[in-house]
Amino acid sequence: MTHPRTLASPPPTTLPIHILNYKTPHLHSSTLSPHLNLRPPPRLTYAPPPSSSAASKTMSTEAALDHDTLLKQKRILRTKVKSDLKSMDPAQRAQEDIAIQKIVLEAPWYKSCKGLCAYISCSSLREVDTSNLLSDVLQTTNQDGHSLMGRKLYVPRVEDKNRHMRMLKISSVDDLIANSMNILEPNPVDADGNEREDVMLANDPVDMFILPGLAFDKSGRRLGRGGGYYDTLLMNYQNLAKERGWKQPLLIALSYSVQILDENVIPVAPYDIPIDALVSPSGLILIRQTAFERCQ
Ligand SMILES: Nc1nc2c(c(=O)[nH]1)N(C=O)[C@@H](CNc1ccc(C(=O)N[C@@H](CCC(=O)O)C(=O)O)cc1)CN2
Ligand SMILES: Nc1ncnc2c1ncn2[C@@H]1O[C@H](COP(=O)(O)OP(=O)(O)OP(=O)(O)O)[C@@H](O)[C@H]1O
Repeated sequence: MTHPRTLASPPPTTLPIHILNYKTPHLHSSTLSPHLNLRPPPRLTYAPPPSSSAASKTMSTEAALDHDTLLKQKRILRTKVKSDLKSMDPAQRAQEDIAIQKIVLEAPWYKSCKGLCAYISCSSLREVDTSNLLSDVLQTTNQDGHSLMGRKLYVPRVEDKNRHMRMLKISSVDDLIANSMNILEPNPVDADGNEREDVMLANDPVDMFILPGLAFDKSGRRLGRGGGYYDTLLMNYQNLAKERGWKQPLLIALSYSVQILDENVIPVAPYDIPIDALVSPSGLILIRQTAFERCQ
């Protein structure tokens, strides 16, 4: 079911929800995209490496070559999507930023959420803007001046280049400072010298992750920026939730229209964590069962 509408029109108040059949992501892509000058990736047969640096030492030569091929395919696709994002009309981008955030802000699954992890968008990376969402989560009083129950917000902090990222709790955008990549991040300690809460050490679960990415498809595939930070953190958080008997967090990505690619174009490895739903300027796209159950 699709609900086409022009981007010039304001986002609808009744949000369109695209219902799709969830398909288990495959380990390889076998179709040629008409849009991309990419060769179909070969069948990949490797197991996930225990760590990227250890990959070539622990995998067979054939598996290591397959893994290298997959990483190369991802790099080619990233270059293509970055170029498409660069060519995007700024007015269109601004409109899509507003539409995407409005969809989230008005959604019951967002309004009822008590804790979430979200990215701090970086305009030079041409990521979907999250500033309105962050202001909303961090606001402590409503329009009538009544105090609101604080929702816990955790944001990323890269700890090292070995896929180690933490999600730390912030209570204000003033808690953020630009890192070497020019992305705003929290310091590990707050202004009072107290350690910020790490989502992995919190007593309560988060309801959702709002995810960035370079490209997505409607079967749940997500192409990140190549650091392996999110796949690693999501895997660890999913394991933690399982151990504690918590509901798994909803994994929701935000995407400009040009970032949604045909199915099977995005190469995926066994360690790539699929998303549950996708918010594009034209609506919420439900992908996995958990999103059908919690977002309708
Ligand atoms: N806003 C935001 N914060 C985030 C992420 C993200 O994707 N977006 N991350 C998600 O992991 C982590 C940081 N990872 C990053 C990985 C690469 C680049 C980056 O600037 N990449 C350049 C290419 C650099 C190169 O090829 O040498 C680029 O994408 O153009 C930035 C952040 C944590 N914080
Ligand atoms: N769970 C994991 N276990 C082992 N290695 C991993 C894992 N996740 C990612 N990696 C490694 O991290 C590197 C980057 O992976 P990849 O290109 O898939 O990142 P990405 O999905 O774009 O990044 P992100 O997860 O931050 O969005 C690769 O060398 C990959 O093998």
